[in-house]
Amino acid sequence: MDRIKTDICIIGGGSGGLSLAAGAVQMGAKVVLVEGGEMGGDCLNAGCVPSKALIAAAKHAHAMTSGAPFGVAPMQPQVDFAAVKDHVDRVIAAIAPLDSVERFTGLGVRVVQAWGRFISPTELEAGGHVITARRFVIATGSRPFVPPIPGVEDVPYLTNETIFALRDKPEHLIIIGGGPIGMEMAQAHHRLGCRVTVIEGAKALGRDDPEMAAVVLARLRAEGVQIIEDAPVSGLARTETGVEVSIKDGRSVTGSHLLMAVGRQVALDKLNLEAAGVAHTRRGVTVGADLRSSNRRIYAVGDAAGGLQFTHMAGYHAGVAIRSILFGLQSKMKTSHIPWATYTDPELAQVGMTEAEAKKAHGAALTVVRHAYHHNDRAQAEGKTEGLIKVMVVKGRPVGASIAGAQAGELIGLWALAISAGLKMSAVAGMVAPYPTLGEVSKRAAGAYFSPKLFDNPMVKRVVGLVQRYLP
Ligand SMILES: Cc1cc2nc3c(=O)[nH]c(=O)nc-3n(C[C@H](O)[C@H](O)[C@H](O)COP(=O)(O)OP(=O)(O)OC[C@H]3O[C@@H](n4cnc5c(N)ncnc54)[C@H](O)[C@@H]3O)c2cc1C
Ligand SMILES: NC(=O)c1ccc[n+]([C@@H]2O[C@H](COP(=O)([O-])OP(=O)(O)OC[C@H]3O[C@@H](n4cnc5c(N)ncnc54)[C@H](O)[C@@H]3O)[C@@H](O)[C@H]2O)c1
Repeated sequence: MDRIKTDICIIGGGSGGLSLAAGAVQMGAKVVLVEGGEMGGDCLNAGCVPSKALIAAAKHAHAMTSGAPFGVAPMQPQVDFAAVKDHVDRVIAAIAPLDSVERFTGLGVRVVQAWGRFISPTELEAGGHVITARRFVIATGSRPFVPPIPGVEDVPYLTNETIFALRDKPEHLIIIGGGPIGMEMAQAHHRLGCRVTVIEGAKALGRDDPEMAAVVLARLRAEGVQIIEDAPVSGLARTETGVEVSIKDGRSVTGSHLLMAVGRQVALDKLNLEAAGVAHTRRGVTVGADLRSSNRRIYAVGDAAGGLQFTHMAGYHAGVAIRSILFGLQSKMKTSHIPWATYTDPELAQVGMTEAEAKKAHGAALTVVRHAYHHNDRAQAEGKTEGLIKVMVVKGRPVGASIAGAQAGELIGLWALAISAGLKMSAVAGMVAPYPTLGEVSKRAAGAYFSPKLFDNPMVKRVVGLVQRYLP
């Protein structure tokens, strides 16, 4: 076994590991990156990228059936499911060079293509090398969680790791789990011509504000996706044509294909963390706000760190860890300004506190302002009038924003900035937004915070009256 000595050894070449590797090597550190699977990790190969590519294809199909209100005769789209998958593969292939071994080697990173395993608190074994590093970073991500439902070992099922490779259109796709994976996949597959049933143990899109989630669920149901809530799955059985899913209350659903979308399991099993003295739980490596583990030389970022599981969170973690690893600076992460979006149509987006969280934290000091999409001229022109924005305000500053509606994932960025920069509502109200854009909903929501103070205020009316009397 040869020995490699380096400044930083990163285990996992997904969103978190690659951001860290690229940043650290370009700032002068010696970096070894250990990746046992595919460069780019989940996001590129089995997550964000293929799912958004599939959603894009589904939007094209949907557009062909929904033009009637615009005077465009609807027609049944002819979906070539295998060609849709070619599109998904092309999108992955277009992005893959950015995450490739060649690119990272070119940047100066030594890439070891093997699974890494700690053999001591300061050494990692990978592909016949023993790597010693001043700092290690665990960026091993997560895998689909498959719950031990009775019968699971006897039925064929798909996960996010296999569904994008499916080239024959499922006749009836049953999805267990109504989280973001479940709902994005449900709408996309339905629009591409599959019958879809979602079986959710609690409430679909249950991590989001229920009022906002309801906007999305109503649309999915109207399009024809069957969503069964409060329905924990109690058993699975193989049938002649597919699978039967039993629900605790005695109901059952039969379909041709089954997708498991019931959450994630962190990928720590190959790492032999005990040898490194790294404490961990089922949720991930135990880290502080500085992302350091119980072994102070070992950090964890991204899904492996056990918090919010998003690509942009992994990238943010990478930045926090780099400040500490490269410059020895105190560096802490927070989550209050991290947005997320679910890319259904309409989209669902959140940053900071939901209304319920803000009420609990701030009580009577909280003001909630709202603006409905149907008051927005662009939304009217586009026929995208479903939805609303809600902003939670304390002492003139936003502490949370929720958006359900067209482009919610794009619109939430403004509120992520406002919260992270500590901007006041007056900054957003004073912004001039181009007309007519959906972005005006943000300005209007901010305006709604001030309108009672301005328009329903007798003092303001008295002052205006007085000034008008004396102005020449
Ligand atoms: C279907 C789906 C859709 C998603 N959509 C979005 C979205 O739209 N937006 C968003 O922000 N997030 C989305 N996510 C979440 C996002 O993909 C993850 O949060 C993100 O990929 C986490 O990045 P990471 O670097 O922590 O881990 P990963 O990207 O999972 O990378 C970890 C890497 O580590 C490697 N590895 C594991 N163990 C070892 C070992 N012992 N040795 C060497 N290598 C190892 C793995 O092979 C993998 O390549 C989605 C996820 C799924 C499943
Ligand atoms: N747009 C995005 O950013 C995006 C998209 C997809 C995934 N992701 C990330 O991936 C993570 C995982 O997504 P997910 O949707 O798999 O997980 P999730 O944990 O968000 O949702 C899983 C759902 O499955 C339900 N469930 C669990 N066991 C069940 C059972 N036995 N029967 C019926 N229902 C059951 C849960 O109640 C829950 O609602 C997300 O939390 C998110 O961080 C992000």
